[in-house]
Amino acid sequence: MQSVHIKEVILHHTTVSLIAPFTTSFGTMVDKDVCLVEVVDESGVSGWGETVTSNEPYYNEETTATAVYILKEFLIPRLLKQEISHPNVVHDMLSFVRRNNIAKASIETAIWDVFAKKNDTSIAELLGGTQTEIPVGKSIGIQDTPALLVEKVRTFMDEGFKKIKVKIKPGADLEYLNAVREEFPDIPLMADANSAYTLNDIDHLKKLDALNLMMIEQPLSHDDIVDHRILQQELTTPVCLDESVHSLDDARKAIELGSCKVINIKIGRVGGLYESKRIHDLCLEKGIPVWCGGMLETGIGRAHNIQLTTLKNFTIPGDTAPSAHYWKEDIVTPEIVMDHGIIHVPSGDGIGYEVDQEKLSKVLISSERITEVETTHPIPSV
Ligand SMILES: O=C(O)CCC(=O)C1=CC=C[C@@H](O)[C@@H]1C(=O)O
Ligand SMILES: [Mg+2]
Repeated sequence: MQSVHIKEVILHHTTVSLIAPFTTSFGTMVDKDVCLVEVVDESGVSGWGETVTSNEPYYNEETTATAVYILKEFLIPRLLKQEISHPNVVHDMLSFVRRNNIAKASIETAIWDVFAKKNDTSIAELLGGTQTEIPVGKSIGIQDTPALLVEKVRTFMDEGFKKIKVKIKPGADLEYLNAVREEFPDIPLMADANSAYTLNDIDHLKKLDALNLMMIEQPLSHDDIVDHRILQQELTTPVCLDESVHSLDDARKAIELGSCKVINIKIGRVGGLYESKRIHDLCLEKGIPVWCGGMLETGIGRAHNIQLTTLKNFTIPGDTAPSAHYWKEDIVTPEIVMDHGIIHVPSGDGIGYEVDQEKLSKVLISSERITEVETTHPIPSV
């Protein structure tokens, strides 16, 4: 296969507005700055990635501003003008930088895209993905009342979604979930706590077991694996880890300890597609089902999620709702749509969607073209 030789990287700084506020246990998001990373190969072929951070460091330690800084000062200087034989090598090339996984993923995924396009194939093909239809779930933020949540669930079930994820926090959990269950006793339902609880809440969380949830996502601290083991031993509801799993090693430790029975794989959180596939493959080997979480991405990040979800152990619908559920106008063409709860995997090369320059221009603040290494920091060359 043809290598990638990065001639330049263009950082497209944008600000996008969700069509509705999205509330979790750590805050509410409406607008967010997104840096779209365009990697241009010597041949002129471009690949695209995006920073899936938000403007505040409330999900993990990164923000869009920190991701841009790490990209400009460390990651781009390491990759510019380099011969990249396969996107799989980028993970190790960037390992000299600690964590900062969303920054790393924003350029690693762009390299997967440009490499796939240069070799006339899709990212799904390169990863070994076989699924051609992706069942879709819907993530619903915390609502003002249980009745409002019930109506949101009704709307989305009527649209055909295959899974409903409800954000919860203390004071907005059992009453809300019970209201949903009373109205919809059998729908595939899960809850995401975004680390809103502690082991002091075990007796309260055990009440979730009466609700027949698919899973409870990230109930405890964002960087914990040990306490989740203690909680999982007390619950019949499967624990799903999101924020706690930053790498293949974290996934291995969580599985070995019995800290979870499901893992939410997010390309940004684990540093890219290479690590996502490694975690997927470990979970397949250990009998742990996975699904693809969302980070309120634009169509570029959403397209990468779809490519990843073609892998066989993605057996649970992900948070990959169509573009229209997030943006008045998405920046990819065609927009990502759903057909009776299914997204059909596109047949095109790379991410399978094109970036619409005219739509991009409407959210673009500025673009930075980086053609030379400009950092003052020492950057390893091997
Ligand atoms: O993109 C989607 O639809 C899922 C959004 C979502 O649930 C989340 C986005 C970003 C961080 C978190 O708040 C939350 C999650 O934990 O999955
Ligand atoms: Mg989550």
